[in-house]
Amino acid sequence: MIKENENQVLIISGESGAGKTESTKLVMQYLAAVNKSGNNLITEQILEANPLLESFGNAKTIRNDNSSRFGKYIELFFKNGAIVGAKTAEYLLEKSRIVTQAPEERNYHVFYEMLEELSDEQKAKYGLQTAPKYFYLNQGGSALIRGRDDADNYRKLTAAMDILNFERQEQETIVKILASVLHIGNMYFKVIQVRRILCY
Ligand SMILES: Nc1ncnc2c1ncn2[C@@H]1O[C@H](COP(=O)(O)OP(=O)(O)OP(=O)(O)O)[C@@H](O)[C@H]1O
Repeated sequence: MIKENENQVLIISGESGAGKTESTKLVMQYLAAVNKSGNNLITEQILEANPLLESFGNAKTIRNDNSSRFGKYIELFFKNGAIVGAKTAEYLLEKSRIVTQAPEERNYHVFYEMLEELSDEQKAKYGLQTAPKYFYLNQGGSALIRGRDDADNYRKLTAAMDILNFERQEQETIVKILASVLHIGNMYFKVIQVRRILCY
């Protein structure tokens, strides 16, 4: 890129579980590591976008415990060979997973991570319970993933949000929205018959 002064593109493709997500992380880590002359905060922010995207866009499937349920197009911008910024576009997020999951699969990681890490006090504030209590989280019958620490990943998510300059209030709003989704999933509607008697 520096020698030819031309843009370059890397296409990482393969079936689910092939290693695209892990390879992308390695490529990004490599580019950040060799970017000695660049701005450290920018490279840190670029790397920290990853835990954020994974919590909200990855889930356990029968093929991959950390399957990306969306496509990513990442642009890295260089000036004189140093990274000066990045832009990530996501597309085709599997939205149906929010309301339904196949056996042995999970909803997006963020819900389980939040319920594992929030204090009892915070959970009480939003009326939250444990993952198996929620219809949107218990359909797959697989709330825990062996070898995956949901609580620790929630701490990494909030650390990433801090580095990416999410205000405390914005983070709180995100928790409220996630809690609302879980509560909506536990609402049941009953069909009742009403006989109307009209009196004239
Ligand atoms: N370079 C690697 N080193 C070690 N383990 C790896 C590597 N690449 C992949 N794996 C293992 O394979 C699993 C699946 O990899 P990954 O999540 O990157 O697949 P993917 O192609 O992105 O799948 P999906 O399309 O479902 O998102 C990882 O969780 C990890 O266990």
